[in-house]
Amino acid sequence: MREELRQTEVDLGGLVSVLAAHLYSTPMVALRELVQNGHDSATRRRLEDPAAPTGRIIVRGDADTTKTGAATVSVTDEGAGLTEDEIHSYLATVGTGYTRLLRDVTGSEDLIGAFGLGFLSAFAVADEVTVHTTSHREPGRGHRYHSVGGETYAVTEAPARAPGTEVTLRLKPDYAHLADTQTLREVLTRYCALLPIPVHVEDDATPVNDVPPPWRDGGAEPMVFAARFAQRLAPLCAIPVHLDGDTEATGLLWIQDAATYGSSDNRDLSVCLRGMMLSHDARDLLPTWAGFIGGVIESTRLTPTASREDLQRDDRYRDVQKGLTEAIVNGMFEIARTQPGTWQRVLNRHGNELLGAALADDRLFDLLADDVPVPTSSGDRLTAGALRAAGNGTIHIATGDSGGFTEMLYRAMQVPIARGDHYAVLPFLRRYAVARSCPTIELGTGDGDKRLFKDAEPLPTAEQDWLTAVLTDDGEQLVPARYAPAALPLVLVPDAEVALKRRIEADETAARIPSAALALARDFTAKTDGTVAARLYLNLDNIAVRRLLQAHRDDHPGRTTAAALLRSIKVIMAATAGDHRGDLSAALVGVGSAIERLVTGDGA
Ligand SMILES: Nc1ncnc2c1ncn2[C@@H]1O[C@H](COP(=O)(O)OP(=O)(O)OP(=O)(O)O)[C@@H](O)[C@H]1O
Repeated sequence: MREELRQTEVDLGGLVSVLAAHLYSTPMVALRELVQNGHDSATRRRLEDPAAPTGRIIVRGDADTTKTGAATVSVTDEGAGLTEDEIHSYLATVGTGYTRLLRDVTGSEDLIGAFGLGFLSAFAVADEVTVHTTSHREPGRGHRYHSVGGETYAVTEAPARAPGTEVTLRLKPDYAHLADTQTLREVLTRYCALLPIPVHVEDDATPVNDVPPPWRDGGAEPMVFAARFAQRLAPLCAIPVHLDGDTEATGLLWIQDAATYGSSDNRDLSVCLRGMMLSHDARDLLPTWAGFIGGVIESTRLTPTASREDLQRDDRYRDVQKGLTEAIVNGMFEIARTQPGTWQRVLNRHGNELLGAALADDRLFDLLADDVPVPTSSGDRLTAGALRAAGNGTIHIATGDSGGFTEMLYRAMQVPIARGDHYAVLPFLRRYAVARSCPTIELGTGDGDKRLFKDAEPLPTAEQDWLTAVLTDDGEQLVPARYAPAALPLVLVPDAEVALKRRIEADETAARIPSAALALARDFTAKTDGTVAARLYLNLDNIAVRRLLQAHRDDHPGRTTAAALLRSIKVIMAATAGDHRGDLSAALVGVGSAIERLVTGDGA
């Protein structure tokens, strides 16, 4: 039986709503497509008539809805225009465009359009589209294309205009904001930054793209261009990109100046193709540690997705990824070498992220190890080397939330302590210690504590038991020790592993931990039985402690009062450090009653 061939029908209305709702991430894309068409048309005109002026593109917004009942945006170009036949064959035929034919014939790399689809995106934001056009081949004739919804259209004769085209969108109410002049300036400054043809908003004398990219002939200074392009976070210094090989990526990256806020991942990369913005959020092309990098690159080798807002994750994409990582690393070396003042600012601004960067890349570790500042109890400006010098050759690191006690100890010792609980600090310092063969003390781990609090000779059991009874609270283990400064009678150090175990258990109950992570976390904390939540290091070099012990040995009647006073001091110190295991009000009352007893003679 013969098959009956039938024409596949296209539900254009459906297609437009798919474009509007699903294909494009932002309605701004419609503007991009129209500006791109204006650019292509100007290129076409110059190909067909080399004597033609460069021309320009003007974008106007009219947010006043009282005149026509809707906000409007228009895009006007001085390009080749369209004859009536061309309107039917190219503008109104989905999937076909003159632009691609022209590129195939001329080989011109300046033409952007390829799919014959972009114009359709106008209907994603507008319910009505009107086009006035005069072809440079028929200067005396004008045509008006008009369509409501895009499914049907009409073409009529209209007064001739200067060669070129004006497309006017009657915006749907949801997209009326596109007509706002300031919005247009902001969006087009980014979208058109690399376009060679001047793009003006309204009657602005200066085009939005008056700062040409530095990598082109006659381009602007890199920092001038970066300052114009980086709208959110100002640039601090620039890194040029010229990737060799297959990727042919060129562009400019910059280190952002602003201290980071919110998330520290401020990677911000735009990718352009033949001058037109393809993706303004291509951050995945930058290494994850580069949260302080902004930039724009262009490459004819990256493949856009259908929406032309993103890139195919193909081999070229991965090559560009690798190339950009190299460019950033080399660029950072270059800045450190040639602009020491700027480099210092980079280190101060992005110290935290750079610690992570140093861990991710060996060369960056070498570059940064001695210069990057580490957050410490004495501020955020000390390098690992300075920490080491201040610690008499040892780097002291707080590993968890051991908090105020630790800090107090270090303040008393006048040793700055690195905040090992901050991003990347602990692994960075561990690695630094190995690379520079220097000892570290990680406070809050049994091992670290042992090195800090020198074991004292064990006390007789009776004394140990008595001190435990009068000084410790639940979960605390009394450890006789000797440490500087001698003026500090006791230090309570929570066990970092137990603290972690508690947090994990709390998170587990609250179902905040995925089960895979939980298994790992359990492995990690398995070695701790959780019975010793904190160690109370009693300083046998301290005069008050020595006298207390003596009082116990002598059966002095004031020993219990003295011990209670010391215990209250411990609880109060712990409470100021955020450790609320002891009973603070009881401790405060305890101080009062101890003094009461001492002065009335009851305690002695
Ligand atoms: N402003 C304009 N001036 C002259 N011709 C135009 C203009 N806008 C569109 N055209 C014609 O209509 C065709 C279709 O445009 P459309 O935007 O749909 O696709 P395209 O630009 O060819 O490709 P792409 O989908 O990749 O943008 C173009 O190829 C061009 O021939």
